[in-house]
Amino acid sequence: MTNTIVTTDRLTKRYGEHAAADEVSLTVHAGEVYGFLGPNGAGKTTMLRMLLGLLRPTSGSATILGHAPGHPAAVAGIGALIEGPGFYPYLSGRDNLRVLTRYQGIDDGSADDALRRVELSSRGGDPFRTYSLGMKQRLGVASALLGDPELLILDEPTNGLDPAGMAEMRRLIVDLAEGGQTVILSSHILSEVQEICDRVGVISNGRLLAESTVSELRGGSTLRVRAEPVDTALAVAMGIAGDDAVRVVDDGLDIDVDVSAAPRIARELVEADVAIHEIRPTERSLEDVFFEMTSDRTDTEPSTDHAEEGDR
Ligand SMILES: Nc1ncnc2c1ncn2[C@@H]1O[C@H](COP(=O)(O)OP(=O)(O)OP(=O)(O)O)[C@@H](O)[C@H]1O
Repeated sequence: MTNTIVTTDRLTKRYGEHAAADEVSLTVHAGEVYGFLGPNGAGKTTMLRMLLGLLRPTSGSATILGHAPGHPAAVAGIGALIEGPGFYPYLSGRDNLRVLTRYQGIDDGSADDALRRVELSSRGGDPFRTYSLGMKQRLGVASALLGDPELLILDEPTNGLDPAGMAEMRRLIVDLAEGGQTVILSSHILSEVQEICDRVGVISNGRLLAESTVSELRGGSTLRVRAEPVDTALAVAMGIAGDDAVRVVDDGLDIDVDVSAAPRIARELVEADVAIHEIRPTERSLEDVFFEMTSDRTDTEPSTDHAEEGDR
């Protein structure tokens, strides 16, 4: 089996002048949880729909499970939860899944397997309408798991869930990934992506701003130094780490160096007669990184809702 599950090459979708996806080139590897991270309207759903073959790109190309999007062999290998799944309210969760297995021509038994994997077996016989939102969403994931697809595509799987439901869904996704499933999910929640994804593609205004592991994205480590006099400390720090690696912050200096440089910095500060109050490593959150990346794009409003238009 190839190690690359999805690649896109300058995949673009335009609506008139507006590019919902703008020359996006990304790669998803087998066995990883890949997070598509971006604010509402960034183009996440558009990208996922193109990967599924539900939306025709304006330009660019994609390969998914070795085929073009929409190719029957690709479709057979993907389970997707991309819009609120349409289930019959009066049918049980199990029977709803059986409707789908028959429609897809797969073994009825996979309905029970899928229920078990999302931990809904004990409520599988209850009508769908009696399910909590979290259970409904889990049944949606179960529907995507039917036939044990190689790749799961989940569009905002925790959207609308309460904190407990969100935590359950995240745990489920991590469990699925540990079981060997490749997962692509979209999210506008940074902490969620940080918690469950191996790699992340940051998308804003249709453009892929970065693609890397969460830790690469957060960058190397930074040392926070509180010392006096600040001027002398600054000169010492710049001498060690370079001018660009040192920033004056509210309560001291931030130095972009490996944590292992701390003893040397401490020694040289003391030799320069600087009084050290504190030296500690700090970590940038994904949130800091994200806002740094998008802050120079004035038309990006993380909380802005976009119109629900057209063929969604
Ligand atoms: N059919 C359409 N016609 C016109 N514009 C569209 C259409 N579908 C999406 N768009 C626009 O493309 C942009 C990207 O939308 P998309 O739904 O992919 O974003 P998203 O990141 O999934 O956001 P959300 O999480 O809010 O769904 C938005 O500006 C949206 O308004």
